[in-house]
Amino acid sequence: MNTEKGLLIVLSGPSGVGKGTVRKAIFDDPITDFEYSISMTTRKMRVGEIDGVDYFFKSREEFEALIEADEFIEYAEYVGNYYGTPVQYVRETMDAGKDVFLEIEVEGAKQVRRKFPDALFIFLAPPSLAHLEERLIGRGTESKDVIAYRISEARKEVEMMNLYDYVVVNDEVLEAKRKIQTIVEAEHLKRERIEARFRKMLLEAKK
Ligand SMILES: Nc1nc2c(ncn2[C@@H]2O[C@H](COP(=O)(O)OP(=O)(O)O)[C@@H](O)[C@H]2O)c(=O)[nH]1
Ligand SMILES: Nc1ncnc2c1ncn2[C@@H]1O[C@H](COP(=O)(O)OP(=O)(O)O)[C@@H](O)[C@H]1O
Repeated sequence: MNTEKGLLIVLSGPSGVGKGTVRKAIFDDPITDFEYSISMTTRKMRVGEIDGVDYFFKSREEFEALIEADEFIEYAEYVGNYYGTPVQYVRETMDAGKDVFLEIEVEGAKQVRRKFPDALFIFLAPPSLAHLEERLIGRGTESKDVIAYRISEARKEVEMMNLYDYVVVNDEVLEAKRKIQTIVEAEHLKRERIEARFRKMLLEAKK
């Protein structure tokens, strides 16, 4: 275990659960000192989104060339569009000792689990599926068909909750934010304790 390297934090959960909202609350809080990894996507830019801030927006051809070049830690096709985490920023930031935060859907999170077994996996769950549908309708960014598809995907995704280290229910945004911050803090303390114990044992073994 190397506590000098930053921690990789993965926040996942069904679409519409509030990942983006909670992530924004986390990064709006000045006490947060982890870095957000901006994803790439082939989805169309929504009103108010900025290229290079919300996502790096790419064509399918560009995205597929980057897959070929092994430039992603993980990627997934979700509701007809690609989404992926560029590898370089994550590696450089973790190597510099800073924590990196990913907000990704569950298929991508599974791939990260395989590549970074040491990462911290947090599942954001809705208080209920009815809440989830309400939030997707309320956001008003998708058609009825897309919402129905996302709800059917969410049913399957919620079953994957037990593969995560923690489940945080997104009832109140600020409460969910606070819980995630506490989990990350606790994880650092745990890793430092394990490393200290390991060092002590090494010293003893040398005697
Ligand atoms: N696998 C993966 N999923 C991502 C990535 N970036 C965003 N997503 C997820 O893709 C899904 C769709 O995102 P988006 O189109 O922005 O819609 P919204 O999250 O429902 O507002 C969400 O579940 C995001 O968390 C990524 O880099 N990799
Ligand atoms: N705790 C919450 N209570 C009520 N509404 C919420 C909460 N968190 C998010 N929302 C709303 O739910 C909708 C979906 O949230 P969003 O962050 O876009 O989800 P995701 O990124 O997981 O797809 C948005 O309209 C958002 O304002």
